[in-house]
Amino acid sequence: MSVIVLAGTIGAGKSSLTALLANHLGSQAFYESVEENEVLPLFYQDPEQYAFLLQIYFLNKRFANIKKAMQEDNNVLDRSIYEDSLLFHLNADLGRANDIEVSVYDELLHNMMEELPYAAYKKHPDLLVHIKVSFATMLERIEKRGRPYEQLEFDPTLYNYYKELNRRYDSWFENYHHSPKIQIDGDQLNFVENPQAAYQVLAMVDKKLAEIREG
Ligand SMILES: Nc1ncnc2c1ncn2[C@@H]1O[C@H](COP(=O)(O)OP(=O)(O)O)[C@@H](O)[C@H]1O
Ligand SMILES: Nc1nc2c(ncn2[C@H]2C[C@H](O)[C@@H](COP(=O)(O)O)O2)c(=O)[nH]1
Repeated sequence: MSVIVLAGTIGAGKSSLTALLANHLGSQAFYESVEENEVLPLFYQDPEQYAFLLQIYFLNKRFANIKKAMQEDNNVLDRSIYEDSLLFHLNADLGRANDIEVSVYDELLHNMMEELPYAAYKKHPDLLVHIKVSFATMLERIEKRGRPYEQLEFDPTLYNYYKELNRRYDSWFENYHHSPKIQIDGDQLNFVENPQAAYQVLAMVDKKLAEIREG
């Protein structure tokens, strides 16, 4: 049973590549809970008040998705559970969660990971595909997608939040060792509008999956 997970900062192209990859592999795509997420707009309005609640919301949804995705081969998950932790710790460092909330979250995450139904032989994805984008591309894509509460006009302090998040992703990816991993250059490869770029990205993933299967 193989599970592939997409990673990358906000607007990197995870949802777009999740769709492309699941279609290519003939498997199911599992998306983040965004449109129906009633906490997300509240978080962007008042991060101090809602950072912890949003984190618990995402943890719950992410865990449910992981359990479903693990039931069939080659399913694709839009963002890893490890990145939620990265996002939460950034928010905590910005004073939006206190030490008790951080330790409750960290322990809950650990306990939930232990309880994954297939945890006896597999606790982690089979492949992590990280889409790396520059800060400029990140801002462009967030604007292009146009979720109102994510726009810099909505809250100019988001500029520094996004900049720091994008910076932290580099060391996060370097230090990620839970599974095999590959990195896609999301600045150069326009896999959304350019079929050749899409073909190139899918070929990279196929090659890595074949290597993993050969052991
Ligand atoms: N490689 C790419 N080249 C050009 N546009 C892209 C690329 N990846 C994503 N986009 C566009 O950027 C926006 C954000 O993409 P999305 O897949 O929603 O990102 P994420 O799920 O990582 O937040 C969308 O408008 C999408 O069409
Ligand atoms: N504070 C947190 N925000 C999170 C987390 N997971 C996702 N998100 C936010 C970031 C975006 O505004 C939105 C969807 O993310 P995309 O990268 O798919 O655009 O949700 C989290 O764990 N904590």
